[in-house]
Amino acid sequence: MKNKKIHGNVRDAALSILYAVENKQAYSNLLLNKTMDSYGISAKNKGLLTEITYGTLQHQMTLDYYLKPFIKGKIDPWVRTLLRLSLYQIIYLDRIPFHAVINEAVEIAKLRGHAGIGSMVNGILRSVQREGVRSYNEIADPIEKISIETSHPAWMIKRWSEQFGMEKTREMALENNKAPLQTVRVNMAQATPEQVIEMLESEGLTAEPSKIIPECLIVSNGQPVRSQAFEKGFITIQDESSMLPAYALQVEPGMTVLDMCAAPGGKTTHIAEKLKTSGKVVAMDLHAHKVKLIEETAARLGHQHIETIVGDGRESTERFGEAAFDRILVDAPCSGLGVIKRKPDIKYTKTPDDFGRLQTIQLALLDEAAKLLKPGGVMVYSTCTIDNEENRGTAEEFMKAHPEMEQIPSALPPAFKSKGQGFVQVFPQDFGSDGFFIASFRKSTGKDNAGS
Ligand SMILES: C[S@@+](CC[C@H](N)C(=O)[O-])C[C@H]1O[C@@H](n2cnc3c(N)ncnc32)[C@H](O)[C@@H]1O
Repeated sequence: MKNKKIHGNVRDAALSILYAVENKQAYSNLLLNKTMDSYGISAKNKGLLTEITYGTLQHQMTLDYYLKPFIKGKIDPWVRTLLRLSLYQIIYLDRIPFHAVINEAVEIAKLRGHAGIGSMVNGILRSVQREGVRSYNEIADPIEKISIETSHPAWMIKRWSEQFGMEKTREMALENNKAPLQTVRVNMAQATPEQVIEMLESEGLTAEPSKIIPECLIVSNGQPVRSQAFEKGFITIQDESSMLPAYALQVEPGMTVLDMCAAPGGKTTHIAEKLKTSGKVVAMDLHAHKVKLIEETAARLGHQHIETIVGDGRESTERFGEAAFDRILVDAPCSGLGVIKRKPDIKYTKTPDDFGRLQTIQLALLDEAAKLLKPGGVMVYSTCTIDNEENRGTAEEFMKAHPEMEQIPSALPPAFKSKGQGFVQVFPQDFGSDGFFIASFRKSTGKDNAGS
């Protein structure tokens, strides 16, 4: 692909993002804003660029299935990407006329390649226009069919259907292709949800209270990150599921809390809000540049009770000594299959080998946390993934190795309580929030069985 970008052009900008993502040069969510600036995309077209980029990624395998009968021989990967994003607009965005999509694609193909590629793109898209695309209902194998229908790799659909059943898997995969909800957490130390709703609405945004978490608002019609409420430290952008661990920890003022995998600090700052005016949360992360993000957010929100540390959670007893914390959160690095809605690239980059590797890291972090926890203290293990080996499997392995740790029901807001007392697995289709897992444990005081 020639390095000839078309300034201000939404489709060319989408092509350059998708091409970089495919070549593993960057993640789509990080690249999108950068590309909007470097291409000078107008405010009015930013939404369209986001829609085409994410939509094409979300439906990539379905689009390839549709395109396959029309592509004869080998084509350059960037031309395939251009065809995908063109077909995405034709199939999923009914407001863009066929001929406009084809004309744009041909112009880009000529400029980025040459006239021959332009006429090939023209030929393929015109054939699609004439003949229509085949249906995935033709696929006999049920796993393969859901895989193509929802554009998730077959191994992932197979794995989920073995763990959760076919129906739940299809529901989840369809949900993953929807736009994520925008939610914010109100900094209750600074404002009430009602005050924040008023502030956001005065700037033209729409906000409504969540039905599950009192400090959570669901926002639409704008970007809360650009609002006055954000600038003044009254809100944090956070998914609703990610607000659960601070509840499960049962934090009380005056406690000393360790957030072992803390960056960028969404849960650290929530814990700090629950500490109110006394106590401390130690926010640790392996990467210095990420710890900076925690510090920036803590400063914006005006939190005084956060201490940040760059370090490896797996080696932290030496630093703090045993039994140093009342509460510990291990919001572990994970495979992220619960956040596919926000990061569709995850579908194509993860492999089945990732789960075992991540379990090893997670167990090492949990082992260390068990040493650091005071007797009677509570620790929470959470991930934003959907996989039984990684979530439940890790929690069970941990319990086997730690008879001093008792699994306890997670202390979640009432709407969650009805969902059972054991491990908590939130599916993306449950509340429209991220897929998430929580397990809570209490450390024995050594006196628990006294007298028996
Ligand atoms: C799921 S993210 C944490 C999100 C964070 N709790 C929040 O709510 O904003 C996992 C974090 O673990 C960090 N991490 C990975 N390995 C680690 C280790 N051995 N010790 C400490 N942090 C680690 C990563 O850098 C990453 O920031």
